[in-house]
Amino acid sequence: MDNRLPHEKGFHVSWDQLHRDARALAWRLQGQGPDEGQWRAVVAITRGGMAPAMIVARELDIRTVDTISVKSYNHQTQSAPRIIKSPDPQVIGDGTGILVVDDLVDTGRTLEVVRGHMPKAQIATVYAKPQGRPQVDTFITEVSQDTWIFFPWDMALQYVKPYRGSD
Ligand SMILES: O=P(O)(O)OC[C@H]1O[C@H](OP(=O)(O)OP(=O)(O)O)[C@H](O)[C@@H]1O
Ligand SMILES: Nc1nc2[nH]cnc2c(=O)[nH]1
Ligand SMILES: [Mg+2]
Repeated sequence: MDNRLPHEKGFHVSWDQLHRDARALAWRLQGQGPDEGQWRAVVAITRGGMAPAMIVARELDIRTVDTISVKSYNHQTQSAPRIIKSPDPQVIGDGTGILVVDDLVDTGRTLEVVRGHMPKAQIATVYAKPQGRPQVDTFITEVSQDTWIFFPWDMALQYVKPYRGSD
């Protein structure tokens, strides 16, 4: 399966904005864990989930952080997702007490695979699109389905021509 997704709009996220939004996610998640409000571990979905997972783990004082790697996109082209690296099964079990963090949910296919792997985990993303919302338990900001989110690690500062030029 290979399909190119139609994206009319761009939503450009700076490091500062990502930091604020990931902190807001941590704030919302505070006290929601099963064991006296605390999770046993954070699992970041690589690669995009790593920066938000670090910020959430820092804010919620969770020291055990593992990763799951699900590959499905090559730039904006999506194919069937597959797990290419699993977290330590002794840490995650069936997902009870585990907080999974990703940068965004779009179609929800990545999270579907992750849920299959740890059905009892709580799943949180910073950003969400409508199609993927049913797959995520907690998120901060929703953008429309036809928006492509650009993260700071995919961008660079560059010169922009003024609206009114002298040439
Ligand atoms: O809801 P979905 O349609 O499955 O898409 C969401 C996933 O797509 C992006 O990851 P990507 O596969 O591009 O890998 P990356 O995190 O390594 O950039 C994003 O970071 C999510 O993990
Ligand atoms: N960077 C980025 N990756 C994605 N993967 C699926 N949707 C998106 C998106 O909107 N932005
Ligand atoms: Mg990702």
